[in-house]
Amino acid sequence: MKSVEQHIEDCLGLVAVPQPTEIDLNHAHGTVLAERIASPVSLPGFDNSAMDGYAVRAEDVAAASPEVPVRLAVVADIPAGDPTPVAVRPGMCARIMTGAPMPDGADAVVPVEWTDGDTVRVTIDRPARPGNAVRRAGDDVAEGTVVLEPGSRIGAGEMGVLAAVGRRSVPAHPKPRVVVLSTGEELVEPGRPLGPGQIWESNSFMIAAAARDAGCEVYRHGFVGDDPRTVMDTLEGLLLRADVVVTTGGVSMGAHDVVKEVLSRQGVQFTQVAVQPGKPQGYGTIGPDKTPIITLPGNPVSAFVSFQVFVRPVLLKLRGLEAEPLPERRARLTGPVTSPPGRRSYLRAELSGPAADGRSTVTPVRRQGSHQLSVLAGSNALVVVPEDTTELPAGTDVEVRVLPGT
Ligand SMILES: Nc1nc2c(c(=O)[nH]1)N[C@H]1C(S)=C(S)[C@@H](COP(=O)(O)OP(=O)(O)OC[C@H]3O[C@@H](n4cnc5c(N)ncnc54)[C@H](O)[C@@H]3O)O[C@H]1N2
Ligand code: MOO
Ligand SMILES: [Mg+2]
Repeated sequence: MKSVEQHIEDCLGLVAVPQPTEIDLNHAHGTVLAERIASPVSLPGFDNSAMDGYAVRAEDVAAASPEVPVRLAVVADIPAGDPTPVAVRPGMCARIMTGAPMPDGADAVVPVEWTDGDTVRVTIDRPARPGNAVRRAGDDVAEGTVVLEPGSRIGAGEMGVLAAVGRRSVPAHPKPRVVVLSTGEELVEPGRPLGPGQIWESNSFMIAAAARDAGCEVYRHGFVGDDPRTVMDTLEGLLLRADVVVTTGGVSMGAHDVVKEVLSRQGVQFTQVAVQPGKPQGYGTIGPDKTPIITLPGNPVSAFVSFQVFVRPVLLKLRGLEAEPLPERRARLTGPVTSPPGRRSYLRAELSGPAADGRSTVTPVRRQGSHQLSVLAGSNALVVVPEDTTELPAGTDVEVRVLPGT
C-alpha cells in the first residue's frame, strides 16, 4: 500500500503555486496577499478631534470649574472634511466635530458635554489638558510603515487596513475554484422522498463546506448516478469552472465503481493508501487543460478525513500558502484505542483543554465506522495512530490534528 506521505506529495504535485494577480479590493476578501504593503501616508493624516465639542487652547480653560466657568468666543464651526484653514487665538475656540482637522493654535478639545453648547459664546465648566481628545497625525500608522506582510489572509480587518491606506487593488492569490461532484445511483437530493435502498446525498454538501473552510470558492454540482457516459460528460462540462475537481464515491472494488472505471482510461491513478479511513484514493488530471482531480472514497467519514489529509494541503498551496497539514497538538488519551496494522488511523475525537495543568485530553468517539457520519458533528479533532501501532492504552500522549472551525 502507498504511504500517506507519498499520496500527499503526489496530490501536491498536481498543482503549482499560482502567480499572483492584481485584485480589486471589492474581490480581495479571502484572498492571500502576495506582496508587502507599506502605507504611503500617515494615519491619521492630520491632527483631528476625537470628540464633538470645542477646539480650545488648553491654557484658556485650565482654571475652568462649575463655580468659575470660562467663556470663550466661538470663531468657527469645523465639520469633518472641512478644508477651510482656521486659527484659534487666546480667548477663542472653534466648534469641532469628531474627525475634523484641529485648527491652528488649538491643542485640546473640550467635549460638548462639558459646555452649554452655545455656538456664539460657549461656557465651559471643566478644565482640559493639552492633547485632550486630540488624535495625533501618525498615531495609528507612520508613513512608510509596513501594514501587511505577504501571505496575509485578507479578512475583514485586513480589508479595512488596505482601504484606509488608500489601496484600490492588491497583488494577491485569488481563491481557488473547487468543483465538488458526488457519484452514486442510490443518492437522492435531501428534501426529496427516498425509495427503497436509497439514501440522502451528504458528501457533496460536506466536502463543499470543507473546501470553503479551506478558503476556496466552491461550486457544488451535487451528484450523478453510476452511468459512465454521464459521469464523463458531467465532469467535462464542469472543467471550465474548476481549478481543482473533487469527487466522492465510485473508487473502490465494486462492479459499479464508475469514477475509477471512467477516469482510469484518462490516466488518473487509483491506489490504496495505508490510511484508515480513506484507503481507496485516486488523483490525476483531466481535460485539455490538465485540470487536477482528486477522487475521494464514497463512505462519508472516509471522504471527510481524506479531504482533510490529502485535499486541504493542495488547496492551501493553490492559495499561495504553506501546504501544511492540519494544526498539530499533543493530548492525553482518555480511553484505549485500536488501529489496523500497517495503516495510519485518523480517529474522530473530541479534544478538550488545555486544563490548568497545561495539558489537553482527547476522547475518540465510540463509533469509528467509516459510514458513521453522525459523530463528525461532535468531533473537533483527529487522533493519529501511527502505521506500526495497533493499540494504545488510556493515558498515552498522542498526536492530535485539530479540525478547521474549532
Ligand atoms: N471488496 C472491497 N470492497 C470495499 C473496499 C475494498 O477494499 N474491497 N473498500 C471499502 C472502503 S475502505 C471504502 S472507503 C469504500 C469506498 O467506496 P467507493 O469510493 O467505491 O464509494 P461507493 O461504493 O460509491 O460508496 C461507498 C458507500 O458510501 C455511500 N456514499 C457514497 N456517496 C455518498 C454520498 N454522496 N452521500 C452519502 N453517502 C454516500 C454509499 O452509499 C456506500 O454506502 O468501499 C469499501 N468497499
Ligand atoms: O477507508 Mo474505507 O475508507 O476504510 O471506509
Ligand atoms: Mg464502491
